[in-house]
Parts: sequence; structure tokens; C-alpha cells
Amino acid sequence: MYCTEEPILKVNNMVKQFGTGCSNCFNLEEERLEKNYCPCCQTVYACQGLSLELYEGEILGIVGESGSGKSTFMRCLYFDQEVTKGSAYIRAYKKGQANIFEQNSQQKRYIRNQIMAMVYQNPYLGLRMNFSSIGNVAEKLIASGNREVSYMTSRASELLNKVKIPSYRIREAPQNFSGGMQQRVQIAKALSNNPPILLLDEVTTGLDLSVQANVLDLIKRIQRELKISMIIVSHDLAVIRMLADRTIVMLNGKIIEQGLTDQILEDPQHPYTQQLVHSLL
Ligand SMILES: Nc1ncnc2c1ncn2[C@@H]1O[C@H](COP(=O)(O)OP(=O)(O)OP(=O)(O)O)[C@@H](O)[C@H]1O
Repeated sequence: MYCTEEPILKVNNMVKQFGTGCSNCFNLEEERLEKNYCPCCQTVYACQGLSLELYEGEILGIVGESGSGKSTFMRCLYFDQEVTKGSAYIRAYKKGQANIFEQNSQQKRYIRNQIMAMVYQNPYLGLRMNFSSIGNVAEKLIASGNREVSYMTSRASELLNKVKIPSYRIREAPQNFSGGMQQRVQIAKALSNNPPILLLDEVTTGLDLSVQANVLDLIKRIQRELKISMIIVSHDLAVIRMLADRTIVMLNGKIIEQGLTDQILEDPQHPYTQQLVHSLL
């Protein structure tokens, strides 16, 4: 299925560096490639030329240890940070003909509202904690031009219902909710404008195991129902195993292995991936 279709998202050679670099950065490339920073000037090369594709209706998992560059990749893709170099094209945006990283801030806002949505590990980044939950979802609808109160109320209630926030609590602020509920409100908010792409960054990290399982089930159910394409980032291969059709393994800002999730789990090629898989057993 995935090979014959045009991808809905294509990222080419994304580079993100923190620091200005020095003349030694590239002379010491071998040494630097072993890590993700230049030992001379300490510039961090968080993403070192990442290229990937996302296909319609699939869940793509990105796994890697802390510091491997997963979150930086997501933040750059969602314009929370500016890329240093690279391009990305989305089929639903200008028919995939425009590099989204080169768009002006108004266009980037449009892409964040209509084309992609993000669920963050830290709900404080995705929600206004002291607004009502229904207000949080409505905010995203307003940002995309909706003004009709009755529509916004019914759409927000429908989405909060979908993520199993009890109807008698939808006017409560997320600051009163448990971690799992806050993540569910974030998911409802992210879905409000029916984006074709959903980005999920360590969304279950820090939650109790049973709460984690509920959120993962919810993500799976939503993907099945809405056929939305997702990129899910986690340091936990068990999370990726449960959700992802395809998996990318990152280390030191680079992709070291990728393939169907089953393939990666059954026959990991890179020593780091082998270590990850063995730690699951
Ligand atoms: N604002 C920043 N300034 C300098 N270095 C940064 C900054 N943000 C991230 N880094 C560095 O970039 C590298 C990649 O970080 P990133 O957070 O993307 O990794 P990660 O795989 O998502 O890990 P984690 O799950 O722990 O966040 C790390 O070496 C990190 O220290």
C-alpha cells in the first residue's frame, strides 16, 4: 500500500543545529557523527539531514533515546522551531508544490490550524489550562474562521465526547483534570479542524501504565475511525510497537534504521536497534 501511493508528507534533508558552528565542525565530521555536537564549538546538530515520507492513513513511529533529535524534528515540522536547512511538502497544502518551511507566518498559521495538529508531551504547551475544555477546542475552531457559536459548541462537545471526557465536565478547565484527561483534551483540540496529519510527541510519557494504555487505545481508535495519518514520537519501543505501521529509529540526530514495525522488531539490523528490541523482551 505505502510504496505505490504518493506520500501525503515528504521531508527532505532536514537539518537543525543549535549554535553557529565553527570551521572545525566539518573537519571533525567523523568524530561529530559519533555524537551530535561539535567538540570544538559545542554546536549541537540535533537533526542531521532527516528525510522521510508519511503515507495516507498510516501511523509512522519515530523511536530513539533521549537526545536523539525526535522532538526537535517534530517541533521544526510544526514550526515551533525554525529549521536550519531542508524542505517539506504536504499534499493537502498547495498540492504539495510549496516548501512549507519557506512560507510566511500567516501561511504557517494556516498549516498549523488546518493541515497539521500537534499533541505535546507537556499539556501546558497544547492547552490553556485555565480555559474550559470546551473553550480550548472552540479556540482552534475560531482560529480557522468559525464564528457560529452553536456549531462550535456542538463540534467541541462531540470531540470531547469522542475522547471520553464526561459531558458534565466539559466546562471544567484542564487544570482540574488528571494527566490522562489533559492528553485527551489535547487530542480533541487537535482534531477540531479535521487535519489530515496529526503529530504526537511523547504523549504518554509520564502517565501511569493503565492511563497510558487508555490514551494509546484512544489514538488507535481515532486513527481507525478517521483514517488520519500520524507521526508518533516516543523513546519507548513498546508504545511504537503498539501503534506504528512503520518505524524509524533515530540516534544522534540521524535515521539509522527504518522499515515496517514488525520487520524492525523481528529482524533489527543496527546494533542500537538490536539493543532496543532486546530491552523489550
Ligand atoms: N534549544 C536548544 N538549545 C541547544 N540544544 C538543544 C536545544 N533543544 C534541543 N537541544 C539538543 O538537541 C538534541 C536533540 O534534542 P531533542 O529534545 O530533540 O531529543 P529527543 O530525542 O526528543 O529527546 P527527549 O525525549 O529527551 O527530548 C539534544 O542533544 C539536545 O540537548
